[in-house]
Amino acid sequence: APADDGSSARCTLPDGCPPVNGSQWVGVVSSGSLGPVPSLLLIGTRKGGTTSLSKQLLLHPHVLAPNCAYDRSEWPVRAARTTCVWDKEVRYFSRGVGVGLDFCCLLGAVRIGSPDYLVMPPEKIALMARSLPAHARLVAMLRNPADRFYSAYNMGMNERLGNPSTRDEQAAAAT
Ligand SMILES: Nc1ncnc2c1ncn2[C@@H]1O[C@H](COP(=O)(O)OS(=O)(=O)O)[C@@H](OP(=O)(O)O)[C@H]1O
Repeated sequence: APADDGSSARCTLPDGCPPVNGSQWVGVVSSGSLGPVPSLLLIGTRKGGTTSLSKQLLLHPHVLAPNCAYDRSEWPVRAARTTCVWDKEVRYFSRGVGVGLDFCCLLGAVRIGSPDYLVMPPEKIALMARSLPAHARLVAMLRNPADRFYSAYNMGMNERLGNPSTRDEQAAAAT
């Protein structure tokens, strides 16, 4: 977990973490003395279109996805189910601190997409502020509230009924 003094922004990648090419992406990717740090965070909103934005950002060769290939057998059940479940939603600051998710490994990513960062309590926001470099950029994808709510309602109902909830899942189920 990142130290409270913010020095975590200077940690180096441990073995097994994805390499960082050291390139600049719109001036927000740091390399060199600070070490690679997550500098582009997709923070929201849920059902706001973050998946499509994330996919489009990842088409850029200098944007890397987080590495979520962790052995989580020792993690608390809730954290294992909800933290870094796929490479868009890491949720490190909202749910992953202290569970064994290696912040330094995530530094291999320049992007952490986690819609629930938009609604975190103040202490978690403070931890994120201390841990990230000053040049980090937070991207909040907003959407017409009624459309967003209806989309979230549909997802919730589909989950409750055991139906595929995303268009990707629906397409996979239809094949
Ligand atoms: N550019 C743009 N503008 C507005 N809305 C968009 C956009 N791209 C995707 N979408 C719609 O966003 C819904 C999925 O949002 P998310 O990917 O954020 O969902 S999730 O929170 O990660 O589950 C999903 O909404 P619904 O289809 O209504 O469920 C997508 O169709």
